[in-house]
Amino acid sequence: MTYFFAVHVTALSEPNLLLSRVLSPVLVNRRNKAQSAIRSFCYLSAVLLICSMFSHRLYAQQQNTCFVSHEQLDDTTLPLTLNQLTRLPVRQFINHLSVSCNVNEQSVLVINNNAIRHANLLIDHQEQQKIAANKLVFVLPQGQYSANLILDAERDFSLTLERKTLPEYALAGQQHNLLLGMFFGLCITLVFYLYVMGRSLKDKRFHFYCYYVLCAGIFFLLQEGNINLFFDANLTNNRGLNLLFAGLTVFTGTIFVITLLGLQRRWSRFTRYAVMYPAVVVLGISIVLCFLPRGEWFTLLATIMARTTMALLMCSFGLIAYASYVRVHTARLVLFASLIVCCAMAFRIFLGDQSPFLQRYGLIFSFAIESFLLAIATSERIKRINQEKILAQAQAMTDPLCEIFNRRGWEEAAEKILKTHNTQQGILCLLYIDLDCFKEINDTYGHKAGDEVLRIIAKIIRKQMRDQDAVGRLGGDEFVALAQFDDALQSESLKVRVTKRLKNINISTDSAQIRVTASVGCVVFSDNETSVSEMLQKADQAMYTSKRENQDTTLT
Ligand SMILES: Nc1nc2c(ncn2[C@@H]2O[C@H](COP(=O)(O)OP(=O)(O)OP(=O)(O)O)[C@@H](O)[C@H]2O)c(=O)[nH]1
Repeated sequence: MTYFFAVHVTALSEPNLLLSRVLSPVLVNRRNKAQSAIRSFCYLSAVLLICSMFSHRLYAQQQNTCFVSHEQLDDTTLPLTLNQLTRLPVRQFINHLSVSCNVNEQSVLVINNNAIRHANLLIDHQEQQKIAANKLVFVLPQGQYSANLILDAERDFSLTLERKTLPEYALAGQQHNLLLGMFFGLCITLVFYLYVMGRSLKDKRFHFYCYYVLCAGIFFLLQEGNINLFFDANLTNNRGLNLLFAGLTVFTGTIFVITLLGLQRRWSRFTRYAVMYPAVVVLGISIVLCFLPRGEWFTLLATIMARTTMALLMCSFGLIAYASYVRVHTARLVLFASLIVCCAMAFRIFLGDQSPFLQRYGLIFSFAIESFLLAIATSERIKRINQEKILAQAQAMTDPLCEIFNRRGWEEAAEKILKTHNTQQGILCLLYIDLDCFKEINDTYGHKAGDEVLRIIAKIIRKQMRDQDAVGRLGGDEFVALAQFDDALQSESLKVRVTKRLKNINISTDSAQIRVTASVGCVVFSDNETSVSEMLQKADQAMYTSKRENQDTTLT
């Protein structure tokens, strides 16, 4: 046909040129008109010639194509155009598709769906070998032939077929493996890094993160079929195994988010019934499906699992959104990370045809970004929680009035000093300070003034000691201070200094000038001591002796 078209155009253009030559001397006055007409004819001929060549190419392309049709379903003959997705409805169980090709080069047929249990391609009753790849891939030879594609489908669905040339298929395969290699590399790095951090910080949130990313990574590995390159495809294409890791991903992801944001403590009922229990149900079903043979029960349970997962995801999403609304720390980052994955899922379902690349890799990329953001959220949250813990511990060991150690805090600090003393030797100096007649101060000037006195006395004692010494208030008007020295002279000088400083002090409060005196008991320990409480007892006795001396002096 193309030939006929080309010859016709040439035949049309040549007589016109001839005619122009013959008539030109006779029709001189019409020369210009004729010339322009001839020129137009020439242009037209050239255009038609180009068109004929183009139509020849189009025709050749039509020749170089394959068609697929479903033998059991009418009106399903569809072209298998190179690099274009062809969707064909298939029924549950065995489907016979006929593929007719007239192609001038080898190509591959990629079957892009994992709901196929088995597939065979027969050309002239000879079974074609599958290519070891992450999908079902058959080589379509060069030439004109008809082939039978036999598919065993798990359920009714729309099958996606794609025909590619061998070089294109090889390039796409390498790109795919490189991208997924990068993805798995990122997952493994994050898992190892956070696991090590979790071990050193002894925090289970890091471990839950690792389980989640690990399960999701294995799930994607099975889904994408890269594992088929190393293991038997029948083993790794196992749908039960896929579903088991899907269930594990949902379960570990849910537990991770709940623990990270502390949702079970804030909204315990809703978290338990709407999120935690459904996650356990999903995990349970996935374990059952891993061992259940294919059939009606399998399909029913898989549907229940899918619906429960959907409901669970919606509830979790709502909970995270509410947590970020009430400003739970890092909830916004978790929400943003989840939103990215949700967008990728929506894109895959509704707009997948817009960009085959994003349809293919969007979910994987979004999960990579999500795991990175969640790693940041986890470390940020743990940093905040540790800071709060340190603050709470400090508060539990501090006397709120005097801002020095309380009894518990002082005993802990004293134990540490005692331990150092027992290993390094030296002198321990323990001061036991009790205010004289403090009850009278309270009674005379009021509790507020009494508080002020206690605060100032604590400041004075703290000032006389070094940073490494333990200063505390045991309760009421009793203070203690423990210091470690190299020799006895230093401890003696401390005792003298403190006793002198706490004798007849004039304290000005908001309401009055108060005269305060304290009795100081000092004990020095040079040998190894067994306990802080024994040391305290001795210091207490020394303080009483000092108090009695003070009282006697006052009386005389
Ligand atoms: N303002 C104030 N008073 C306190 C506080 N804790 C205890 N007290 C009072 O301190 C007083 C201590 O009384 P005592 O143990 O008899 O001591 P004292 O009056 O100094 O008698 P001596 O120790 O024998 O000299 C009691 O009246 C307590 O109510 C406090 O935090 N603030």
